[in-house]
Amino acid sequence: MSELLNFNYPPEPATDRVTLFADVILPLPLPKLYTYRIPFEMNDEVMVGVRVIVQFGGKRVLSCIVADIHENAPADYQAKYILDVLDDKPIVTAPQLKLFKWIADYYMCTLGEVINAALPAALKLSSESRIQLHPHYNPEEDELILAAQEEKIIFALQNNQALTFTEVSTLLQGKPYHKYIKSLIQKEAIIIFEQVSEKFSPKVVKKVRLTEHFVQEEGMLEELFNQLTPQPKQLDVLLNYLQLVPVHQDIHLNYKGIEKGALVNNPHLSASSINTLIKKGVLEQFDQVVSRFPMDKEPQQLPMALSEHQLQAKDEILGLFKEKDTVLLHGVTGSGKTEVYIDLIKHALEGGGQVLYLLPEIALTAQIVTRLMKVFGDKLGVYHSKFSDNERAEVWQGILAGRFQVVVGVRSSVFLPFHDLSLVIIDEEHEASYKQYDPAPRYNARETALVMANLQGTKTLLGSATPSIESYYNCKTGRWGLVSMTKRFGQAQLPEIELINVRDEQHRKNMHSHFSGKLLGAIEARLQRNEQVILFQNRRGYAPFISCDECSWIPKCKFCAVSLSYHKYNNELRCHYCGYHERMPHDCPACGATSLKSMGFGTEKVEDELKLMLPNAEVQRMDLDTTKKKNSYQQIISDFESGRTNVLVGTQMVTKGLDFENVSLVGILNADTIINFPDYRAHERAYQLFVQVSGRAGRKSKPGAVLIQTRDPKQPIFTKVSNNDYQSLYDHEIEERLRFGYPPFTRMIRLTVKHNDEPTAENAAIVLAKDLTDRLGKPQVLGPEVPYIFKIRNLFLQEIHIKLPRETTNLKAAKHQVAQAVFNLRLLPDFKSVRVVVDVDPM
Ligand SMILES: Nc1ncnc2c1ncn2[C@@H]1O[C@H](COP(=O)(O)OP(=O)(O)OP(=O)(O)O)[C@@H](O)[C@H]1O
Ligand SMILES: [Zn+2]
Repeated sequence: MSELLNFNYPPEPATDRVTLFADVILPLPLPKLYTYRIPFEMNDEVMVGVRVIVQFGGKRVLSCIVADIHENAPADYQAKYILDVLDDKPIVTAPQLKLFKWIADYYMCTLGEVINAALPAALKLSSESRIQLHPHYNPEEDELILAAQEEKIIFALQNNQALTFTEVSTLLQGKPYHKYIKSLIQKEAIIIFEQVSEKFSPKVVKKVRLTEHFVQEEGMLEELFNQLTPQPKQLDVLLNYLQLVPVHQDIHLNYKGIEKGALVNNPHLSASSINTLIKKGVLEQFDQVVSRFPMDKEPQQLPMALSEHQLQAKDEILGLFKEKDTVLLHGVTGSGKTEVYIDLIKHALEGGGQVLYLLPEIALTAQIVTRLMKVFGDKLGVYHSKFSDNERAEVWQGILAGRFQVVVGVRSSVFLPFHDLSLVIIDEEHEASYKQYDPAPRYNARETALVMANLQGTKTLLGSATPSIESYYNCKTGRWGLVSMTKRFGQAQLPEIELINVRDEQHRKNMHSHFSGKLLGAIEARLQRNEQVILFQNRRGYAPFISCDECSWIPKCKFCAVSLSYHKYNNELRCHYCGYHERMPHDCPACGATSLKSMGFGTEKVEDELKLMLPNAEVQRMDLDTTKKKNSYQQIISDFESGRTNVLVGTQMVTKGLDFENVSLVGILNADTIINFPDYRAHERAYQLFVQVSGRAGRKSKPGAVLIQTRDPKQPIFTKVSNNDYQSLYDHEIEERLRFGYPPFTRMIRLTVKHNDEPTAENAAIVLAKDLTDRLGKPQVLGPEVPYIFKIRNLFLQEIHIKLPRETTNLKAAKHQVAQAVFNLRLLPDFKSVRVVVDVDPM
């Protein structure tokens, strides 16, 4: 692309033209926007939302987004010129810019961080440092004293226009090269520049067609046949082409040609004859840019006819939309919420505009996309992180161009360039995975989507079988509308839930490793009836830790305060926080005994043991470790759908939204770790998880059963789960939240102070907490506290929680105080290198 050597841009200003400035968002965590001057001849090209290239700092060249255009020169610095404009139309829309600003303000991060997260990598530009000869330096004439290595570089530059640093390194056979580059710059023999290159590459296919005159001119084709008769292999190619592209029926067909691969991959044709025909000019080869997504895909079927309950729910939703912007659909698992969404999407599209359908997890997209694709064909776009950069850029561009009208996506699809939304659907709205933990922006896609809908004046429908306490509260207070579906679709019933007391079973010697006899028997019975089973365990890997039987040694991560998990398939110990891994030792490094034992169990062990206990069952596992490849989710799900596998073992990935008609048993192997989690949301989470995973059983004609293994069956949560009693969960939780001052009655901000020196982290946290208390008042600030996992990636952690009463706090002012306190902390000499992570509405 453009090589930008001349940074001293200013063309002489023509007096009668307006001097314009552009505020740009650089893809860097900078607190402010930077202002650049627009060269006159670019006045018409620079628009809000286009990408421009600017020089930033020393010699860095970056692409950035224009956020504003005005006539005010910056007061405290001389504005540099914009170097180039990359787009002829905005790639970021005006409503998007508004939303990005809201995200930056609300989640207390910079616009640069938002842009960085928002733009698919393929729409960002990369710049790579290169060197070239100084324009005023002539190696033939100017006499400079150069070291041998410097001469080598200059010689290479005389033959090549420019060299990357990597190339210089190769040239000097890997020796350190920076000092030579520095010295050559000082001697004014070379300059550094940045080459900016665009990464998005359209997908191109090689095609062939008959050269025009064989088709256009009378008799040419017959003559060609005669000519080729002595070369039967070439004649075969021609005949094959004509079979695929019957130009004798319609000469216009030739123009489109066919993919070259269609001929080359035909085993009956000779590849060299194809190439000979191209060389002779009989066939013509050309490139065509194609979409990475199927085009011309007509909808295959009409949406399903809604049942009476579904129709009623739909009418209620549309009725409530007349008064309210937001409605929550609370429908039990399997009540057919998805079909209601599909109907509403159709309805929304008829009025024009775009629809966003948010899902919390990629695992869920596979099934939903299939369902939606049938109804909406190629109007449907899909957006998630298992897509390549180029595919994501294509979805982005496709939305701008109006090609995709319905987009199904996970969290990051709230960043897409919608400009004409007519409906937003947030499925499984209670899911914590809508929240991004790291890095900034630490946003919640549910809240962000609600704000987006609001900015575009459109309606939002949230749906869940187990709504979040906050959302249900919004309905109770009348802010949102509420619609309920209490029955499963058709004849299906909610499953029977039974608790298994693991303590008792152990007593009776009725536990086979981690399986109770009852659970094993139930699985076997299902397999005999050719039905399917889902088993849920909340940990991946083989075992959460190992321990020496003799000396009780437990291997820990070198960088984090956690034990290493054992993964059997590659015989590794692995940290689930930082990724550190090492080989599983043969004997105990502490005492030398050969008695290392795995403790606890994860999904890998469940899968392993089940295969031993039930050798005839086909068992598959779905967790982070088995879904790394692009299509692995789809593969696992379709294997299970088709009945190739009988048992699906998994982490929370198997718990939500999935729809398998043949599953009649769900087993929860260890309910206790989920309930006893130290967090004010633990109860709510446990309820949601148990009800959701149970909800996978008995969704169609087969009655479903759920077996929950626990050491403490008296926990009140189990009664609520068994009775599907959301109301009593809500009543209990909302009272606790009110009593202890948790959301929705307060808003929370969590500050995590990080440093590699433990006392420094502790002292910084004390100083910060004191300053925050002075600014916000004592009851608002909790901590500092050492979190449960006190060290991650070699950084010691301290947490401060801020609780801001929802009704009385001026949120903006409070956040400003928090930002000031963090800023001031870093000014103190002792705490310069302390990191403070601010998380608004932590989950
Ligand atoms: N109108 C309909 N006609 C035929 N089948 C339907 C209809 N509505 C729903 N179903 C079927 O009922 C099953 C459950 O529906 P769906 O998956 O939409 O439930 P859901 O409410 O989204 O459940 P969950 O909360 O568990 O995700 C699906 O297999 C679906 O195909
Ligand atoms: Zn670690």
